[in-house]
Amino acid sequence: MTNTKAGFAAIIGAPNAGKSTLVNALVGEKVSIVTHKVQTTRFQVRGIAMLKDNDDATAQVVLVDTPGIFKAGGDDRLGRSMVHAAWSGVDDSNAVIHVVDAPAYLRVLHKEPTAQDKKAFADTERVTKGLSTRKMGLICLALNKIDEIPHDQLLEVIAAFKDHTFYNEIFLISALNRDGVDALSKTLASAMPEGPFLYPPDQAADLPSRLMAAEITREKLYLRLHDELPYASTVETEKWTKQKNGDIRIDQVIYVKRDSQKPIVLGKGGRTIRDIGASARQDMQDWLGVKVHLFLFVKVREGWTDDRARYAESGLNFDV
Ligand SMILES: Nc1nc2c(ncn2[C@@H]2O[C@H](COP(=O)(O)OP(=O)(O)OP(=O)(O)O)[C@@H](O)[C@H]2O)c(=O)[nH]1
Repeated sequence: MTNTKAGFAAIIGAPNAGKSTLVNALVGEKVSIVTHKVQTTRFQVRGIAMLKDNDDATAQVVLVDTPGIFKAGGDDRLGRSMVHAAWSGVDDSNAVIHVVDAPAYLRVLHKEPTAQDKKAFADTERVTKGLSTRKMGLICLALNKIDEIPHDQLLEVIAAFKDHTFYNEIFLISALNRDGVDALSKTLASAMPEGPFLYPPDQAADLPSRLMAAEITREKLYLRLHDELPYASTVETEKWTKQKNGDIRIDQVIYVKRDSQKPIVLGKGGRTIRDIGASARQDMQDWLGVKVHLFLFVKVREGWTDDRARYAESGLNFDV
């Protein structure tokens, strides 16, 4: 019998609702900011929280973000497929937390919204519509920023959501002050399935950065080789070292399935991998704002398709 639990929780909500602040409150430390630039996968890891459930078991909750849900101009085919992919990232999670900027919502109800409030309201409606058709374990509503709401108006916000019966739990929180966050974290932990941790706990702090860096290289690899190497490769960040002068050294391995695929990635005289490395390094520098030294290696790994954590890293669903 294991007493560890592990799973995924999707955090969704309009821009500015307080998602990053909530992730920081759940993780318990400031998580390095992950840009939304690369959106090729269905979700991005924002942080890893180690939370206690109601029975005191420890749950590793991988907090993921699916920014594609709010893809602007989502009416064309590409937009629709990105929105669809983002929702399938939500479906693969064990729980979802919908974060709403409660003061902004109240201003709409009181007919005194700002332009940003109106947009947040429209986004919230889109999310509630999407959530109403989900069939997943736990759907939470987190009405955030209650520190800015007079007490007598709290019930009014809750009442506005009372017809949305698909929410299993509603929390009134202040992600900034951590009010209500403990109750939310216990509920989340309780919803996670039993099982071993998905990531080594000592990697948890810089994991979002490692994954982001792997994602950047994977995107370049895909852009360059998707005809020759469909779905056959994965990228992992093995080492992440901050050097004394502030530069960052990143060592990554590109795993392919068969020996015959190695020369495809390397290219004639190593040209292909050099090009991929150069453009990935450029993106990493733009993202991190410091000089990056990127070292890419190609290895064959048979049977990588059997490893659950690696699937999680590449944004794929292992349980299908
Ligand atoms: N008063 C108050 N402000 C909050 C609270 N939570 C977040 N904020 C503020 O709301 C703003 C947006 O918070 P973020 O956590 O960046 O929001 P986000 O949803 O991650 O935003 P995007 O990354 O744009 O999607 C910041 O100025 C936060 O400080 C809260 O509980 N109370």
